[in-house]
Amino acid sequence: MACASFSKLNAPWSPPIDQHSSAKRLVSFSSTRLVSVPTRAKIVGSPGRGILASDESHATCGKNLSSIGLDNSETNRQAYRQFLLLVTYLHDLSKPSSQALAYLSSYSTCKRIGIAGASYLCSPAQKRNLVGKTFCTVGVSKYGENVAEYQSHSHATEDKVGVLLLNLGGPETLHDVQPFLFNLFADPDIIRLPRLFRFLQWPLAKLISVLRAPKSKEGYASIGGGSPLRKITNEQAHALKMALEAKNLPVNVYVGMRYWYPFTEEAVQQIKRDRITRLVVLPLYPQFSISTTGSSIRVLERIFREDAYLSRMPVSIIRSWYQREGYIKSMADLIQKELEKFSNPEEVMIFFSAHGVPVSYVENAGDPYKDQMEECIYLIMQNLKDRGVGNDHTLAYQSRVGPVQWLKPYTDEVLVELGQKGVKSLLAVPVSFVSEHIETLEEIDMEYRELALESGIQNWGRVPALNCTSSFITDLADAVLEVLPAATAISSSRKISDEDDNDFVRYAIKMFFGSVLAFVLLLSPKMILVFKNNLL
Ligand SMILES: C=CC1=C(C)c2cc3[nH]c(cc4nc(cc5[nH]c(cc1n2)c(C)c5CCC(=O)O)C(CCC(=O)O)=C4C)c(C)c3C=C
Ligand SMILES: [Fe+2]
Repeated sequence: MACASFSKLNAPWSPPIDQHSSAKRLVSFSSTRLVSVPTRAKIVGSPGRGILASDESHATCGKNLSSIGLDNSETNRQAYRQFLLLVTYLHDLSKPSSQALAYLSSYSTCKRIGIAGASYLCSPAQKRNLVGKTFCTVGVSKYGENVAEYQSHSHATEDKVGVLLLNLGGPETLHDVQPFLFNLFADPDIIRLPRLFRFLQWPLAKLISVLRAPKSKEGYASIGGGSPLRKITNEQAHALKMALEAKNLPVNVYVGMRYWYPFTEEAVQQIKRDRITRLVVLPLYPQFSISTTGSSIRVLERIFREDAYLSRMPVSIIRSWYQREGYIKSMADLIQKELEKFSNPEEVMIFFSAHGVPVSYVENAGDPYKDQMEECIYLIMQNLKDRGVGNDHTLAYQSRVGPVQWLKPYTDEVLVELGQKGVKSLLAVPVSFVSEHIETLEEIDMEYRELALESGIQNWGRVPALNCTSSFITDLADAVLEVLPAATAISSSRKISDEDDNDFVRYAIKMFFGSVLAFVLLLSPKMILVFKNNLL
């Protein structure tokens, strides 16, 4: 491998160029209201955890560097350590390096440097304290541990504030299923092809979506013929608007879905039409994954950079919020309430089931999803323990698709094992979603319940998704209030994406060769068998 120099990556990480007056020179950061100091201290002090990776050994640095294609040279190690100290979104101080790697891999790999730097990077004026809170020293408003109300500041009168909720989207009718699946599989953050094979993305998406559609349709048919995600997300948007207005902040709340209506692009056009002047982006995924929040943010960055009005708009992006006390408490409340429905609550196994991602996301691309999921479960269980609820618990991953390895253990396998081991009562907790959808209503409530009962588990319960639970919505409102003052423009004249298909000739060539290949693949009985075995 040619010697890659980390310094090549340094330029976009420099503190953002001041676009505005110094009073407005703010940088945004992820959700800042973290767990309490004692809880944080417990986490960083527990075995295998730590405060910063800036003191990582050469070997660990080398492993991390090589995962993003860089050599383990002294210069690269130094630059990497400096980088760890600079990136604001490393609010998970127990695993900073994996988050940094995710950041690097998903946004500024050697091939595609240049991100919404201004939105993610620290200015020299920022300092981080040891409980993982990033303070902005050039702010226009102050916010403490428990912000309850919007603090009026110099911008308040001119500002028209928007909140953009990001979600995945789901087919509303059975007719929508195949095109929805096409959109999903056409996303390079869902099927990550090597650059050389990117021209296959669309034909492959077509092939997989056609083959997968019958199975997906069955699932959607069993939950009433479509996904409830749009309706629930709209309700959450309305509830959030009310909660923010109650806290003295009038806002417009928008919903932008990644793979179905209302698409993110539509929401952004509406934001522009409404002349919003300050925006908070809030993905409805508590934990960050390249495949969910990462993918949606990538779309947003592209749209914003290409538009003069949007590229100047101050934006704050909340990249993950799984550690927020309000969210953790809301989850613990729901669990405690469901446990009480069992005749023997203390004997119930709490079974967290999270949506999986392919292992390569975590191991090669540095997706922080698994680390964040584990910390999230730890925090929920800590919260329950503090209330005297000390049940056994376990975490497994569901919803795998395709022939590659996904995060383990798999939900279906663990359920069978638990049944065989004699577990009699089990409470399933969907943990990566905040709304009911096909994976809770069909996969957990039908498939996994049946499997569990067949495996010897006698008492089955399931914690509902948070949906519009008021403590949860209030916490989201607080998250918005906290990051709002730090909004800053996603402005860059840089052409961001090497995947932009602006060039018609390139596009036509890609489509031609892609279609020929897809045709050949479709005619190959062996390929059909491989796909069928893994998708149907
Ligand atoms: C944290 C949440 C999610 C992660 C991570 C995620 C990754 C991921 N998903 C697929 C493939 C499919 N996902 C599908 C639907 C779907 N997935 C999520 C959430 C996460 N996905 C949601 C909220 C939904 C929508 C559900 C609805 O009600 O409509 C589907 C379609 C359903 C099906 O056929 O099973 C597929 C396929 C991959 C490949 C992936 C990571 C790479
Ligand atoms: Fe999914």
